[in-house]
Amino acid sequence: MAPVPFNLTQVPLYGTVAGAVVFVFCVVKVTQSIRSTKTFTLGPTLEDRIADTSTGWNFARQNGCKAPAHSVCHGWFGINMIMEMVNSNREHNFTELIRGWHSKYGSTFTARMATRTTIFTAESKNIQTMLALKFKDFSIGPVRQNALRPVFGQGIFSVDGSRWEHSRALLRPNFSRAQITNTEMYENHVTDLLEHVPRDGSTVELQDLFLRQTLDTASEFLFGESVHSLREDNSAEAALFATQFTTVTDATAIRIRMGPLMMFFRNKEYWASGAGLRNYIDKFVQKAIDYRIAADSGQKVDPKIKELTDRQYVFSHELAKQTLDKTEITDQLLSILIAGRDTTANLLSITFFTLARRPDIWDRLRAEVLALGGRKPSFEDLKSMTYMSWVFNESLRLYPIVPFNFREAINDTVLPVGGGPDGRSPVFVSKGQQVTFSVYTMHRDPAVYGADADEYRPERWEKLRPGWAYLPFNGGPRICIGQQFALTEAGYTTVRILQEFERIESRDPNPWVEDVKLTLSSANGTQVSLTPAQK
Ligand code: HEM
Repeated sequence: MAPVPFNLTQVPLYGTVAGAVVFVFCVVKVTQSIRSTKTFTLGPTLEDRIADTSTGWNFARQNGCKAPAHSVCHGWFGINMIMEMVNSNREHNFTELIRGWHSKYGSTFTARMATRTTIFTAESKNIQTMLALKFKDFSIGPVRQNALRPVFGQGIFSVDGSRWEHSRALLRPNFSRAQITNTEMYENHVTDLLEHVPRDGSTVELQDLFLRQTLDTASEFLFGESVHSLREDNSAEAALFATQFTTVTDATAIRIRMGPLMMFFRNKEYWASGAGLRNYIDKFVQKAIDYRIAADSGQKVDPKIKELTDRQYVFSHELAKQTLDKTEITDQLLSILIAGRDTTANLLSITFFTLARRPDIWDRLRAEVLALGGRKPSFEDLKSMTYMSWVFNESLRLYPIVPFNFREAINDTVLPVGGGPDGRSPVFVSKGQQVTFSVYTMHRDPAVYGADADEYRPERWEKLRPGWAYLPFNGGPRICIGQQFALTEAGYTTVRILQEFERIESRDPNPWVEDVKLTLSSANGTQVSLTPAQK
């Protein structure tokens, strides 16, 4: 078995024992706190505590902090609020539930969530403060770290502080323009995708095809060998990798949602799939390390690998130039895969979901594509396609792939707005407090996007410059490292499909139904029919 951060097979046993201990602890604590708050109030309000000179809240006072206008608690200890979230996820209206809370309680409010009081915000100034201006005051928090760590180890997506700085410095150069703008990298996999699209007008589900395509492209970029999940003749091992990847992604989303109750997570398939993924990657990582050791010491190198790495950029081999730590390379490769695979596929499926219902947008986009005269697009071609960039902007605005996110305060700190009855005063965030931010709500704010904020209208991007009120890729030091990669792959795929097909029709009578796991996607996929272009 590949080396993993710790022995996965032992985790259920430790988990059970630890779970039992924590369960008993929780029952005692909850019982105590229910007894101590017989009337089920929230205790002293933030205003009371700020005004109370004996509590040492000088910091909040000095910064002019005021409590948000609404501090809410649905049911005992906010249990109802947690249940509303769980149910809305099942009922496919999670994004609108949170948006509804914001329209009822304001852009910033606090909410009791079991043992904690969480700040909810959809204010661009607060989000900018957390992600950039006071970056060092916030971490991704233990929930995300613990949810990811068993499979993704110390990869960039699950670490904070100096470990994150190290990961970012290691990975950043690999996403430079030269590495990801070679559009040939995308062509083989788009060709495989096109083979699956029927030419007789029958229905095709594009979302699944996009997921397979982005896995195939990413695996080739990362390991030097594609999983080829779009090909019938792919190896059983590679097919298993694709299935295991989906199992781990979905289970990781559940683990994040369980938060402090994560230790009760029981899913044998998750642990087995996590070990399987690392095992699969192991051979590529070992090859890269062996090759690097041989090359650096002037020994004979594997000619096939030499030919491959001379011809194309292979991430695992580039990482091996910087570290020979097998666990670290595996952690980073898997982390990039989880960050980059579903995200790009979902952008494509959401865009085609919309195009199938909006012939006006399809026609304008296709006119831009046809101006290429049928040639396969270069990176420069893609960059020059203004209307396509507006279409992607609009897809990512209305359906941000990461609709919510959260950070945890490392120190006592302050967010600039959201406090007081008018919401203009700063808000105090205590050390350890979680701040949840809704990019989805912010992206639909009529104050920024106008009265038609809910409408899909690419043309709005002709003049719109929303700054921090538009954050599909996050901002600040942890901004998405793969943004250019994603937009190049999505653009290339879109152009090639529009070159091959002249018309698209929706074959799904339902309106948009969301599915929020780690990312936002369409619950019913993207069912369409495509009419081949006359050549
Ligand atoms: C439409 C496609 C994509 C969207 C919307 C997207 C969005 C995001 C967002 C919102 C974050 C910040 C997460 C956080 O800090 O909490 C992020 C981080 C990240 N993304 Fe993307 N992403 C996309 C595609 C990709 C691709 C294709 C790759 C790689 C091939 C990638 C690699 C990463 C990595 C490594 C991080 C972590 C950066 C760090 O923590 O420093 N992403 N992405």
